[in-house]
Amino acid sequence: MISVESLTKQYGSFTAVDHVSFTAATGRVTGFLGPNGAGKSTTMRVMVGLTRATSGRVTVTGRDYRELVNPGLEVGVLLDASAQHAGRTGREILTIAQQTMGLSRTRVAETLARVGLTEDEAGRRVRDYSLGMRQRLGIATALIGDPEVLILDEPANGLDPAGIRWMRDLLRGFADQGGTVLLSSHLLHEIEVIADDIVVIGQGRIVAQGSKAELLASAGTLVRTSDPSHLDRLARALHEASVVTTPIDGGLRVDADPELVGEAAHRAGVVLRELRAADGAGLEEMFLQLTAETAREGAAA
Ligand SMILES: Nc1ncnc2c1ncn2[C@@H]1O[C@H](COP(=O)(O)OP(=O)(O)OP(=O)(O)O)[C@@H](O)[C@H]1O
Repeated sequence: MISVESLTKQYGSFTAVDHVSFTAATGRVTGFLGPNGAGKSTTMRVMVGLTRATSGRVTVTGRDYRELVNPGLEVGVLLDASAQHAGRTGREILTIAQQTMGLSRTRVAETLARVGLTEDEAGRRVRDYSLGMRQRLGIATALIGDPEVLILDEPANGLDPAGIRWMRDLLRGFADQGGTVLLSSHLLHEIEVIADDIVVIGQGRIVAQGSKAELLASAGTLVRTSDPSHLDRLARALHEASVVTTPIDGGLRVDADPELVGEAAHRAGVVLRELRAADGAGLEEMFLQLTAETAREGAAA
């Protein structure tokens, strides 16, 4: 488990992380989501002792990361896949990790196989790796010590769709065996397919957190009608029942569950073309709204 308690990080007078609190639970994949510059990397750097907190506390498996004697055996970390030594081969990098952590030599080949890097690829220099291969090598370095916790900053960066599916399966398997996974991304869809729990950060502050199911449920219902005048009638009926609606392309997003919306449509004599729980689209809308103040596009408008 990872526990972040009222973490604040200031750079001079600028507050990059502002009283952030959340936990990443054992057996779950927690997605840490936020727009560029929201404070995700800073929070993760504090977690692994690379940056000092101004105030607040982070514990990983109940302790401060800097207290861990052989941290790689407890926490696997991938913060920047391009920070690996470009002149070394993938196998050399993993061998150094294996020796530093005092692991058996067989772990190198086992871990290479686990992340899908071939013998041939492992013998190439990292400067000749694709971004996706660097990510796999970074994940291998994080996994080699068989840790309980994984902390991964933008691990899907550069992975193709098959690579993203591979990573999802790997992280799912890791969590199902009792591991804790925290991964960051500024891409909603990535987090949506991989995470069980989601923490949303904007401008250094937590703006939403909960299980993916809860957050998706709070995204409401999408409803469309073939006849636009029916949509207006439905919107009026819902407003009279104090239900909030937001116009979307050719329809409405309603802050209520589909059953209630279906009943309201029936009472108002409205024929529906589409009625469903708002999924990713709703979550994306929520994410953009929650982080609008911080988004460059929003700020510029
Ligand atoms: N060493 C530093 N000195 C001053 N400001 C910093 C420093 N490191 C980070 N910041 C600022 O803190 C804020 C948060 O940055 P951070 O890298 O944590 O964001 P992020 O959520 O990881 O963004 P991205 O998705 O773009 O990687 C940014 O405004 C950044 O410019």
